[in-house]
Amino acid sequence: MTQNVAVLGTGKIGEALLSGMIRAGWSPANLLVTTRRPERAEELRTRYGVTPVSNTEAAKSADTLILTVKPQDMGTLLDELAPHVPAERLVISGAAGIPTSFFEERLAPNTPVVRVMTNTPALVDEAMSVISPGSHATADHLAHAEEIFGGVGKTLRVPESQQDACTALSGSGPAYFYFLVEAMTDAGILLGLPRDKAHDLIVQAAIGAAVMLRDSGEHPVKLRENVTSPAGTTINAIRELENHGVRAALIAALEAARDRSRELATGNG
Ligand SMILES: NC(=O)C1=CN([C@@H]2O[C@H](COP(=O)(O)OP(=O)(O)OC[C@H]3O[C@@H](n4cnc5c(N)ncnc54)[C@H](O)[C@@H]3O)[C@@H](O)[C@H]2O)C=CC1
Ligand SMILES: O=C(O)[C@@H]1CCC=N1
Repeated sequence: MTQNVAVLGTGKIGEALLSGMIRAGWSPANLLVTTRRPERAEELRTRYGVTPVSNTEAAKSADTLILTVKPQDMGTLLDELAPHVPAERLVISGAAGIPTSFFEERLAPNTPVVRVMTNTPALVDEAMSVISPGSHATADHLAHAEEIFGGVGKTLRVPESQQDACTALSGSGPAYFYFLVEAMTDAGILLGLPRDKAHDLIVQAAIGAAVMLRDSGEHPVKLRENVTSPAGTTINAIRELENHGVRAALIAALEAARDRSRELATGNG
């Protein structure tokens, strides 16, 4: 049986997922979207051939609902949806912080809920999506969530207690790498390189390093040691990174992201 899937609150992450599902072979005829603004709905219809509907229509007619509004908007969305979601509908939340119990308390008894934290590389089919079941989600529900998110990258099942940490690592993770590229490009300017050349050099270094991290089977320490020649250039840079507490800064940064995810748990954060 063909399943209809609705993406409710199709912003950046919702669109990234939607585009990936179509690349993975989902028919736009089976995909519904909801938006706040009518112009945005038309944009999505034109771009992907999907059908914009209201939130209540989506709740009534889609087999799976994927909720991709901001955590702060989730309570309002659920108030609108709750009277219309039949108990057997699978509800997938893509929001940071909000636990599956938040949905279970507001939807019909026994509604299956799955919590997923994905990331923006879904746009290039390189997402990392971390998946946890709520109290009423079965193996089939998890498999269905994996089928959807597996189309845009890798998936990993984790206990829900690890979701806030995963949000800090892989959900927000791409932003840290973009920040590093931006900072290193500035360093290239300081060293006298034109900005476009500095950007290209750092991006290719990042891609090369990422592929080696994924494919070489080597530990990151070994890979870094292979770059670090005795009395060479790299060790001078590493000493500065250590002097400036970059390792401690990264640990503190990810801890702060994890803490913010916890704060968002009520949907009012
Ligand atoms: N941006 C990212 O890298 C990631 C975001 N997320 C999660 O995805 C969710 C969305 O984040 P973004 O896509 O960045 O935000 P966004 O602001 O681009 O998208 C949210 C969309 O929901 C719409 N919306 C809000 N209330 C609505 C309602 N009642 N009915 C219909 N549409 C409604 C907004 O108009 C907006 O277009 C958040 O919960 C966030 O925690 C998860 C992983 C990564
Ligand atoms: O910054 C945020 O709250 C969202 C969740 C993970 C990535 N972006």
